[in-house]
Amino acid sequence: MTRPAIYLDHNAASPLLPEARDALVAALGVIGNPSSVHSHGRAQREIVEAARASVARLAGAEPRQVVFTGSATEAIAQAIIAGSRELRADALVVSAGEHTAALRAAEATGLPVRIVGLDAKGEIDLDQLGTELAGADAAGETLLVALHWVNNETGVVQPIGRINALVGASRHYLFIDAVQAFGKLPLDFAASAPDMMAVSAHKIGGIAGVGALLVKAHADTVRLVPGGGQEQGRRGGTEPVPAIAAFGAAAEAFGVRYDSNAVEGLARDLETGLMALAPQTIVFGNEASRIGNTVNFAVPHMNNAVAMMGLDLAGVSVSSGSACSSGKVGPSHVLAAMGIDKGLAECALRVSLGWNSQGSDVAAFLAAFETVLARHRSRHGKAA
Ligand SMILES: Cc1ncc(COP(=O)(O)O)c(C=O)c1O
Repeated sequence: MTRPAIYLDHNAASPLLPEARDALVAALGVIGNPSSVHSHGRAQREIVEAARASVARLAGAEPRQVVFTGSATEAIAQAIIAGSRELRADALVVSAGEHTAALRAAEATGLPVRIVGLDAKGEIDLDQLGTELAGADAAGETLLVALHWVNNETGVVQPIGRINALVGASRHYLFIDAVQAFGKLPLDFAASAPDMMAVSAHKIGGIAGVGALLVKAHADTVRLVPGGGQEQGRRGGTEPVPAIAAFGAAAEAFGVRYDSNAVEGLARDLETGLMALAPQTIVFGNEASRIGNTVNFAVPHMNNAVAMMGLDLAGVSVSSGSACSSGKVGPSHVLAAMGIDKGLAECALRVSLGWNSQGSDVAAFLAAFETVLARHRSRHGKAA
């Protein structure tokens, strides 16, 4: 199989950073188990703790607040399933725009799940959140509020300052899915309101199979995987040292490699090019504050599965909806929550750029898209 020439799906997985690859390969040569007290074990432990310090630095956390997990999905499940149990939550509040990792975890708690909507811009409805908090206060209930910082589909940056102020000032608990914000926006876990936060390695140039839950001391009992006392008893299972080493190296290097102004410039060029090719293109979330790397758009009447196939044939990899739902091509729950009609949502394509994206990638995407568009116009005769 030939490798795709143009990769524009960084929100699904970022290409491995060279620094992370080097750290991975070096750690593969170190034998032992980090729990062992002998010198081999200690060498492994040193790698894990150095990586923990690096991840903590990028997250604005203290190293002891970082618990390595098998993925962000697992970290989210730990925060929501174990968190609601250990923190004695009576109900959960999630937004309609959460990643399925959070939505499914919330359902799995068996507790009442209250869903706060998104507005047409893609922002979480904070009035509704305020109403939920006030209602819980009146009923004497404790809530676990689980919200995301940056939406993986639209790139909308949620009003995190206001969320932190609102929930932080209450007696309820706050979990933030910071997977798409990590490395791209300044995180200050230790000094901000969230009780727990989830981040992932493979969105910042590490490898899939490792994530982290950031936890404050009062939530230290939040445990999902019991076992041999690893991660200070907060997550059982021998640590995947090479993957963690790569995570640490990526956390150190991502900020240097990822030039947010340059990436944003490329994304704006891409939007300008799209508008020139198809002036009726709709860019979702563009009235809200957006992370610079994500363009989620639709050309009305041009089905995304067909468009993606055309792009794929040209060697250009983009995503429709959420690529995390393993190959699923279907209407997005995020766009539905924004009130986008199903027909238009089925035309949505997500382009996400990253640390190694270049102007030539944008040009190649636009050239391939022009071909896809021409085929669509010749078949349907729609003024697409
Ligand atoms: C916002 C968000 N949360 C959670 C996840 C899940 O991360 P992981 O693949 O590490 O389980 C993703 C993956 O795309 C994501 O974008």
